[in-house]
Amino acid sequence: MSLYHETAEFLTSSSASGGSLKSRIFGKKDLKSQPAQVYALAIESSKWSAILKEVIERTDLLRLERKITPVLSVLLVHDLLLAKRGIAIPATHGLRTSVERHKARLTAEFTKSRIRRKLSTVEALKAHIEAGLGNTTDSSQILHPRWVRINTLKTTLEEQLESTFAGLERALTVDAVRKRGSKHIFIDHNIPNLVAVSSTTDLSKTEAYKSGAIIFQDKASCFPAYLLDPRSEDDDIIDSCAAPGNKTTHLAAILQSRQPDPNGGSQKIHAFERNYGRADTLKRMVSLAGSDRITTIHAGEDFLKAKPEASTYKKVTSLLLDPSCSGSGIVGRDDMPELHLPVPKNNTPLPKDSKNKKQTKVPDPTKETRKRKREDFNEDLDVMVDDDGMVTAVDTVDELNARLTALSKFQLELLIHAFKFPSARRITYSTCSIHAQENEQVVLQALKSSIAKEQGWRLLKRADQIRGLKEWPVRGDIEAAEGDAEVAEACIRANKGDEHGTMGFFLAGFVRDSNSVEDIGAQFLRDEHGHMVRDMMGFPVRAEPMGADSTSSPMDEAAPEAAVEVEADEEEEEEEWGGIEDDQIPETKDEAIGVPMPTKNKQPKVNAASKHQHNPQKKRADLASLSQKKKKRKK
Ligand SMILES: C[S@@+](CC[C@H](N)C(=O)[O-])C[C@H]1O[C@@H](n2cnc3c(N)ncnc32)[C@H](O)[C@@H]1O
Repeated sequence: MSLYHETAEFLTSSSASGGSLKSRIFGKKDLKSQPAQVYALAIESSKWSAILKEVIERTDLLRLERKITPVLSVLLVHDLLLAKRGIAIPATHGLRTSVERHKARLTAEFTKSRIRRKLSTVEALKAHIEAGLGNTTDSSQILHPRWVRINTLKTTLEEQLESTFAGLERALTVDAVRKRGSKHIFIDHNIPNLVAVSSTTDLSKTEAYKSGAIIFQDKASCFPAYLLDPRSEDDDIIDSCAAPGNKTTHLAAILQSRQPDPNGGSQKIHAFERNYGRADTLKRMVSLAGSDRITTIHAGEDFLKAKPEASTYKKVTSLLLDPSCSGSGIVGRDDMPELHLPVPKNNTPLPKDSKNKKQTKVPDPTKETRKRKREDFNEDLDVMVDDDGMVTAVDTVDELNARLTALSKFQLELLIHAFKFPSARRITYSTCSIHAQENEQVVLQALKSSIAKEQGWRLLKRADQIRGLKEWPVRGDIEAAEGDAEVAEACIRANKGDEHGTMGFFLAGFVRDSNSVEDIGAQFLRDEHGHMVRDMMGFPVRAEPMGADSTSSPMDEAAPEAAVEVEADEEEEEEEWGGIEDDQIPETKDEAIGVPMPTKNKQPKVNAASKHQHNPQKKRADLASLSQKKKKRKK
């Protein structure tokens, strides 16, 4: 019996409570069942869940057998109809008998489901499921894309296109990957090193996924680290609410990509996670992604208790705030299989021939306790599952408002606390909520706070945002921004279910007037990636001050032209040396958004496994050595 209950528990608990489904199952120490058995049951039942939902609903099983929860019904009916040995509990066990007594009707409905799909045999139905076509009767249904971030701490986009994604055809729009069974890959235009494939493409068994070279992360969830735009000349960063760690590791990857020396840089990311269980997940994620060196994990520490004036944080120049929120923008748990749960027909009387007359009264689930376990909720209910996995029944607008008020109070407190860090110059605030109360309203209140005014914090305007996000078309809600068009423009939104294929998300950036702290970074020239332009010696090139007639590097010997000269030189020499990849010498718009520029063969199709395994760290070292070579040659 524990097999079914334990599997149900994993399928119904939040992924935020411990990483991917697989890692949560295999990482659980006190599991009574075999982890492999639990994992297989969870995955297989989920694959079949749309069909099982139909079968269970049509047989009215949940109303007839009240002991069985929706998720348990999917697992038990799966094994009854599809497992070689049937339900894996003793024949006399109550759960087994309550399903088996409906075997004839369940089998008949299962056959009807197959026929509705115009499949002549069970084998044909199995093949249909394996092709990822099972969870719908409508094969044209638009799916949420599977967004995959290429973790540049471990690999490159080019390397992944040639290995993990070899054989997928390059798509020009995200639409192409939203079809079941699509064999396309879309390279994102806004976020570098982000791709999308069909959610029916199983990447979880790939080496790249297992080794942390690719990370499943919704496009919108990649916005904050990219907007924060950490640079090598900046100092430390705080990620205030870090687990499971997607944004922490994204920050680390951006930071590392901007270090001139792959092993250099003393910058740190302070990753706070107040929940110990989630902090463990964060540790695993940070280690898998290869960002341990850069990240200091503050496990079990509340960011609100961190003292801004403490010497540990005196070098903190940027903060990423991604606090707990209502989670109303979440499309589906990213690492979870798609699970369709049957809904009991609450209000229909039992059939006259029912043998279970005592069980006819199904309690109104909305009258049950306010907080319930995930497996208890039913799709007819209004429940709010926040992104920490907490489920709250919200039957009325007042209840929803009360929950949102509590969340927004905490979110504002967090933002105000972040404003107090003495060296901070940049802050991002994000939620995966669609509610203005947690988004634009928090931003407006934060801007009105006395600390924001005293410390000179203002919104990062759209015009000043990094290119991919400046170009992102979905902006804040003008009404929610109290009619202030500039505030609405500065805010970034992503809508669940629109043509961009993202989750619902909100993001705003705050910057502090540079006269309030010394803005060293602003004194230097940058390219369109935000990378500092360096001279031949590797020193940053100073930006030309307004009205000044000359520029100088810290060594007073290289003007911006020198940097241009180096780039031109490197291009000439590329063929001869052959060791630099495009991503080290970004020159074109396409490269800036992570599109590899095939130099010889511009095939849209991604194929041919790489002969040459790229090592981004080696490439950076190679680049440094090339600069040295050039320098010597010039002398
Ligand atoms: C929305 S999740 C963060 C997701 C994460 N940024 C990511 O992208 O993977 C919010 C997390 O912040 C943690 N948290 C909430 N309040 C906190 C606080 N005051 N200090 C530290 N962690 C906090 C929660 O436990 C939860 O794990």
